[in-house]
Amino acid sequence: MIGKLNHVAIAVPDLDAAAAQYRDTLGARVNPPQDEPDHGVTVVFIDLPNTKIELLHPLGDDSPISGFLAKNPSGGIHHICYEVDDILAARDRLIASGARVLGSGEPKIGAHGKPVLFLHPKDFTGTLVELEQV
Ligand SMILES: CC[C@@H](C(=O)O)C(=O)SCCNC(=O)CCNC(=O)[C@H](O)C(C)(C)COP(=O)(O)OP(=O)(O)OC[C@H]1O[C@@H](n2cnc3c(N)ncnc32)[C@H](O)[C@@H]1OP(=O)(O)O
Ligand SMILES: [Co+2]
Repeated sequence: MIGKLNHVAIAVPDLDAAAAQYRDTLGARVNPPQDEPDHGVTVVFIDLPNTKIELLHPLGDDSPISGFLAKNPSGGIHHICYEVDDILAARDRLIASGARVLGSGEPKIGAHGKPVLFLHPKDFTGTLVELEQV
């Protein structure tokens, strides 16, 4: 059901510092910051030859990543995103298998303009999983 690894997301306490480290120290291609108010985050995407890194920083008072950063003040890997062809079919199959889909259960439009859903980390070996329909 899952396809390519679309991105690995890293929550960071200082977005500018993290972006500069990927650009200047690691020599990666770093895109400009994007505010995603519907998701409560600001993101910076980093293009790698085989996938992307998504740097995440809280946006607004009710960010879903605030608790994670409080527990991991230096930052850390927050989620992985897999591509799927049909997000509603994937969701329904996952719910039938007992997995918890976060939020309303309806896909939201993600940072790439495509529908996304999140699956509870406790149902996937302690890893928050994002699905993106491509
Ligand atoms: C930009 C758009 C989009 C894209 O296109 O790429 C994005 O990526 S948006 C990214 C941000 N959005 C989300 O993360 C949405 C889904 N997340 C959530 O709904 C919440 O963050 C959460 C996963 C339900 C966690 O909520 P929180 O309030 O922080 O924690 P809880 O106390 O409810 O946590 C329960 C339990 O789970 C552990 N946990 C929390 N976050 C993670 C994580 N990222 N990875 C692994 N484990 C996580 C937390 O530690 C708790 O465990 P215990 O302490 O053992 O109870
Ligand atoms: Co993401």
